[in-house]
Amino acid sequence: MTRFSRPDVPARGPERRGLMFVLSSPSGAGKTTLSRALLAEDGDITMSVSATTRPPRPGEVDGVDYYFVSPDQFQTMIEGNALLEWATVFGNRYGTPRRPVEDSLAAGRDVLFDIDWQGTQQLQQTDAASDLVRVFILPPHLAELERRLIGRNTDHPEVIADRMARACDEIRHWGEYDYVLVNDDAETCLNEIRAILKAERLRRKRQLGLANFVRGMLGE
Ligand SMILES: Nc1ncnc2c1ncn2[C@@H]1O[C@H](COP(=O)(O)OP(=O)(O)OP(=O)(O)O)[C@@H](O)[C@H]1O
Ligand SMILES: Nc1nc2c(ncn2[C@@H]2O[C@H](COP(=O)(O)O)[C@@H](O)[C@H]2O)c(=O)[nH]1
Repeated sequence: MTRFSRPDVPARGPERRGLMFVLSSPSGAGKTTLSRALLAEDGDITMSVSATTRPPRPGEVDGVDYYFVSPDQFQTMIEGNALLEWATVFGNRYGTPRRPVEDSLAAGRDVLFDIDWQGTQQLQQTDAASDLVRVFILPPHLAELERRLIGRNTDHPEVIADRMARACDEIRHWGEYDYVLVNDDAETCLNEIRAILKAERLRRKRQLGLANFVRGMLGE
């Protein structure tokens, strides 16, 4: 046996701190589509289910896609400090329930957010800012964004017109994000998201037991 073959290194690597993985984009660029694909294949990340005063779209399920609440219920959540962040988007209120996120992070699980730039700015102001990874998704061009909103077939023409009218203002926040991706081909974009997530999980600051792991390896 050489000094390098001693069984003093644990088989598993050290524990990791959970991260908050944010996807933002103008409406229709593909956040929901990409999120669903990521969640379906990655058991280490869980979706933050937002509360909203927006009415459900056909097929949306309460507690899965959103918690659909009344304006009064939303106000009670704000006043009870039950939301980690919240914002008014397209005339409706949206917010992130605090408790599930804090519980997941404490348990070392990653959390995926589909929120706008206002919410992302608020997360940046919290104590958990160092756990935040911000990704902005761009459409290949505005005509394609409109085509996707129409093709989704979930919103009235006036709602689509409103979302298109606000798309440029949202896109102007791209510089506040750590990563900016163009969602032209969805599989390519998903691959880029996988790569970001993998690298961010490996950051030294997130590997909580690294110092002990190395000390053990060196017999110190
Ligand atoms: N890369 C892509 N190529 C073509 N179509 C796409 C692509 N990504 C998403 N789509 C389609 O575009 C439409 C809008 O996508 P999605 O609902 O995921 O957008 P979103 O960013 O979550 O929108 P919102 O902010 O309104 O929730 C959907 O019909 C989806 O299938
Ligand atoms: N700040 C927050 N923004 C949110 C939250 N949940 C969703 N959103 C954003 O709202 C728009 C519209 O969503 P839609 O489902 O009505 O199309 C979109 O940009 C979402 O990212 C939230 O909790 N906080």
